[in-house]
Amino acid sequence: MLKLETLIAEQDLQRRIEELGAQISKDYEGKEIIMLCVLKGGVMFMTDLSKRVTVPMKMEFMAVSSYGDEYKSSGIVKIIKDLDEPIDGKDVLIVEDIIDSGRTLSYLKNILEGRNPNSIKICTLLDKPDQRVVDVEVDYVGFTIPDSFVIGYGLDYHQLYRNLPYIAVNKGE
Ligand SMILES: O=P(O)(O)OC[C@H]1O[C@H](OP(=O)(O)OP(=O)(O)O)[C@H](O)[C@@H]1O
Ligand code: HPA
Ligand SMILES: [Mg+2]
Repeated sequence: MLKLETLIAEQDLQRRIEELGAQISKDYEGKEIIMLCVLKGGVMFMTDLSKRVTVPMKMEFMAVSSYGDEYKSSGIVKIIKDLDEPIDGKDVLIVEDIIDSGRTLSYLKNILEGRNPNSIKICTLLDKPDQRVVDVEVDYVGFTIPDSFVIGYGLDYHQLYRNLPYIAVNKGE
């Protein structure tokens, strides 16, 4: 059984997302962005963040999975759904819920770089640096968190809890 404790409250999440949206809008002034949501975990963050971005933006979705239903990354990243359109010459902002080992994003960024975009940046809501196995350069971070398994706001445990409006940490077994 999971015993949940709030790590980041809904209000704090929303306040930080507003700040990130403002920063992104400033940094991309005069440009059009492709906001690329990494499914499924990135979905809540993508929807809230995109509402705070004021430059023209398109939404794209990719599904990659490395965790399955487990606590630990398998180390094997699979593309389950690819982009609908080419990204050559485009400014791509990858939107993720969490960087943990770094495997998912390093794999994804490598693949996308090969498709000749004008730029690729990464925006992650959560960064858990203690678990990093592969180095990834991250451009925007919502919160740096300690090394515990977190759920909510897109993040799951056995596919459950993604709908929590806050980030919780498991204090149970
Ligand atoms: O830095 P890493 O160790 O690679 O971990 C981070 C990734 O793992 C989770 O996705 P998961 O593969 O569990 O799929 P999901 O988004 O569908 O939950 C999370 O949403 C990130 O995409
Ligand atoms: N929680 C849920 N999913 C995850 C995590 C986590 O802490 N790290 C990577 N995927
Ligand atoms: Mg994910």
